[in-house]
Amino acid sequence: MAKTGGRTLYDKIWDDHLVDTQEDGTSLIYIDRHLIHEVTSPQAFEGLRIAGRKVRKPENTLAVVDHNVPTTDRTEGIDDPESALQVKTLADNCRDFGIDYFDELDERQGIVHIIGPEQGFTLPGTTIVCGDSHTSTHGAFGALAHGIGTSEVEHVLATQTLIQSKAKNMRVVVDGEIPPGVGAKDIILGIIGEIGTAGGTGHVIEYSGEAIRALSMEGRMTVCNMSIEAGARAGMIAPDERTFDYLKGRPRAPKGAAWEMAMQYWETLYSDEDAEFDTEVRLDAANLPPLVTWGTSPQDVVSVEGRVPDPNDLEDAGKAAAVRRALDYMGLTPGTKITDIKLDRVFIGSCTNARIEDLRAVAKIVAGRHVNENVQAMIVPGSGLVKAQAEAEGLDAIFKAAGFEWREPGCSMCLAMNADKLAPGERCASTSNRNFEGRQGFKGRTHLVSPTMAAAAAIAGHFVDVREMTPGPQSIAAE
Ligand SMILES: CC(C)[C@H](C(=O)O)[C@@H](O)C(=O)O
Ligand code: SF4
Repeated sequence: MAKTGGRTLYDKIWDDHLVDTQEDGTSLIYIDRHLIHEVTSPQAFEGLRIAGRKVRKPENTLAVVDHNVPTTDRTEGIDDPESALQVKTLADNCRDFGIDYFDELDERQGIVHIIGPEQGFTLPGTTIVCGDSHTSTHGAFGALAHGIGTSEVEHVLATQTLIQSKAKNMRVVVDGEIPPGVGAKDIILGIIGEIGTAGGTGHVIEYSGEAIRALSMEGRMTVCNMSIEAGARAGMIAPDERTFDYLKGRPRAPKGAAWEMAMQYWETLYSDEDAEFDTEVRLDAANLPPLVTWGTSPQDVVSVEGRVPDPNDLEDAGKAAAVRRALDYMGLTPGTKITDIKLDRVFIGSCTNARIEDLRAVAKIVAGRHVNENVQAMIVPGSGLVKAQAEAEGLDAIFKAAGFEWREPGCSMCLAMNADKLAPGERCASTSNRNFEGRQGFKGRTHLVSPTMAAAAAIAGHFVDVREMTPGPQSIAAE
């Protein structure tokens, strides 16, 4: 049942896509856009084949390879037989079922959550799903976007609908002016640090407030990306001029009269003044420092000025034991200053932070400087188009001169599903979104940070407060 009073952005998009609701609330919603990648789609296509079904609307699905692909030169093919098979399977499935597919040599290829917005496939007011938890990224455009499982991928392919129950509404208001050296990544880490990884459970989060409005589309994507780490089903931000400017002229965005019609609808996409949220949280961006995770959960955040926590300070025995275990895994001593933590690796990439704005910010810090001799650092652009743009701006030259590896697009070391991995015990400053045990490689140690914090750490060989770091001596070239 549609609400009679004020409605939230989530309520509006939900109502506009509702096909049917049962008495117990189980609903069928229409899905506008479906993204697929090589990891969660093979069994879905297999299911269709077995049942003798077709894809209901192939033009509403877009496929790309990202998780398995190597980030080294791919022009001669993929050496690893397992990756090669996974990639070939997706290519074959897309050919057989008539789905548009960006292969590993296509300039439009990249991480699924980066290419959707880039192509204008991601649009305000749409429902978007993908067999991938970070589908929440697309919510930055005022879309209702969430991850689904492989059997649901099959259901969406076959019917263009999804069975869902409506989630609760949560509003996260981020006010205040974002200080220099602090960015979207710190905002979302700050939120997760505050509400915890279960804080958003059962909810769709809408991010609002002055600081969110001030963010670029790239920054908004960073925030929405990690909604899933906050436990939420999805995260979203009401579209505004910035959203429309970003989308205008993109290959799959509406054109001409269709654009005008779309705009009329998009301008209605905001939470009404009198809309009620089940849960509300506030954060003041003005007081936010650059953040670093010290443990094995995204909620284990601490200011760069802080220290590794001491489990003995905790009264709750269960919590103390969890901290002890995390510190043991991370190889950290309680009380260590964050800026004294030395790094072996730096990874700048992933669907959280591998867009052009991220790379520009990194270039500013590293231009004319050099990666510390004890650190191996890599930069993996989120897509072929991001890579081309960075190269057109000369950023790759800055990175390479500074000693960074400059790779081909893909998920890379965000998760250990391809050749890019941490060795056991290695410590990494990473711009990705998950720091679970083994996430970046068996016994690998991950500290989640913003792109500029990662860049500064690569140069220094340990964490540094990026607010105290001047732009690189050659940063004019990066302007
Ligand atoms: C492989 C895929 C299913 C997975 C996800 O759903 O998120 C991956 O993208 C991740 O980030 O862990
Ligand atoms: S970059 Fe990381 S988080 Fe994003 S889709 Fe790939 S593996 Fe998942």
